[in-house]
Amino acid sequence: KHIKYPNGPINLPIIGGLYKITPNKQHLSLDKLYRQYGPVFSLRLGSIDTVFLNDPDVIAEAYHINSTSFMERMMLPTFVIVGKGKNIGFSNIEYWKKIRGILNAALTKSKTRLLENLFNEQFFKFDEYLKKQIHIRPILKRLTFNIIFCFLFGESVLYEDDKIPKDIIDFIQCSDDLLKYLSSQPSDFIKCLRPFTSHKKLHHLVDKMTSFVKPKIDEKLKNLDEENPKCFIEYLLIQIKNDHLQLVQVDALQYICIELLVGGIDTTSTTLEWMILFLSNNENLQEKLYQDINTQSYPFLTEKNNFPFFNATIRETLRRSPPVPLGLPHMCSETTEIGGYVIPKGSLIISNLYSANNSEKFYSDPLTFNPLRFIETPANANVNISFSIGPRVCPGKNFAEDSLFSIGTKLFKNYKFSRTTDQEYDENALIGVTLEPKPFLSKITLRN
Ligand code: HEM
Repeated sequence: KHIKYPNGPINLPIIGGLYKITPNKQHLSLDKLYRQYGPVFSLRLGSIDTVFLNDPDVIAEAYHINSTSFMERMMLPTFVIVGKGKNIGFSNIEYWKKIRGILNAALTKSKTRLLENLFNEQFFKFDEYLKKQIHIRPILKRLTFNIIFCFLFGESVLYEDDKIPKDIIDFIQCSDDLLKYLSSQPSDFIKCLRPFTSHKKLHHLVDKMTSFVKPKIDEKLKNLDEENPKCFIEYLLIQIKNDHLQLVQVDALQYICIELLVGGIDTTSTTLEWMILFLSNNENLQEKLYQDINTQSYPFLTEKNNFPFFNATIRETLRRSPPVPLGLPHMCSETTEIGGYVIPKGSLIISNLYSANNSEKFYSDPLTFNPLRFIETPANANVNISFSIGPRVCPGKNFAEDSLFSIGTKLFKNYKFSRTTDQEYDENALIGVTLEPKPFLSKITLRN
């Protein structure tokens, strides 16, 4: 059988096909190429042969059915600086399997009841402060920072500008800067630039962030009571210490803490921000949502399945604006056939989650925000690609979904969000830290 390498635009010397990709709108440039070249196309990013997977079924064929050939992370130079090969997102093979297993075991041991208390406690602190806001982005970031910080270390910080410690403000800023830095490094792809790129700023950011988390981990280690762990870091420390292979060392925890914070803050806060934007543009849907969740008490996590419209609204928000629109880069470790094309060993693989979620092939009228699609056509409910799929699926998926449910139900039960102008808010996204909306002001009215 004759199978061929995927088609794609012409590659130029040195930059390859990078000229086809507009900064801040990478997802739209790639969506255009998807429409031109189909679900599997190729483009050389600088010097690296890259294959883009754009439909949910080809992503599933690679990441799920052929997962052994596609589960490795492409280790770009900046990834090595951030993770030192010791964290989860930027490590491979045996080490990755072990640390991912340790993370999953520790996550399974964190009880839903305790998580619910954590989400509630954080929501009510945030709630006090929200009433005074019209710029919601910074406060949503503080909320999602606090949720993950409290989950990791069992402590949280205050919301008010004059009370929040400077090192926390700095950390949240470093987290933004780090993600922006990682998404804009030509030398990751154009190999001849590498000798001239020291990544001084990135080293500085990583040093600053580790010097924030390391003393906290050391303190947990010093006072560790193995019979009675009180926070996630203590669970992780116990798992690491009791692992007889000793593949993972305690010093890896500082890099893992950073990735859990960085990976969790903006993804979750932009999802809430998008939800506010879409529901401000669609007040009738916001009213329907309110009717769905306006029960006597706040909905509990164990009752999640009783709120189909709310769940559909979260799914639709993540579909329309997946926070990580191009996933994280994988590497093909064994030449494999996907979607009728041959993908050679060593290729960089990008899953274009944005196009997979916004294609007419899979969703009717895909650019319209319509949660009802997941209720009216249940077949759609099976394709949730925003957290990726296969062995590298986001390990924070359940945590993120639970926190979005717990926070979102309270937020929309207590408040009505309206536009401050007659004009609809712009639903087109930019790639900033994540796939984020252009900043907007929100009118927040207390419901009862
Ligand atoms: C709405 C929220 C979130 C979305 C949409 C999201 C999405 C993603 C995506 C698309 C990936 C790439 C998977 C791949 O390589 O194929 C990923 C990886 C990852 N995410 Fe999330 N994420 C979210 C929240 C979180 C949270 C809350 C945490 C941690 C507390 C987290 C931690 C991670 C980590 C550690 C990885 C790397 C996994 C690995 O390489 O094995 N994420 N996420």
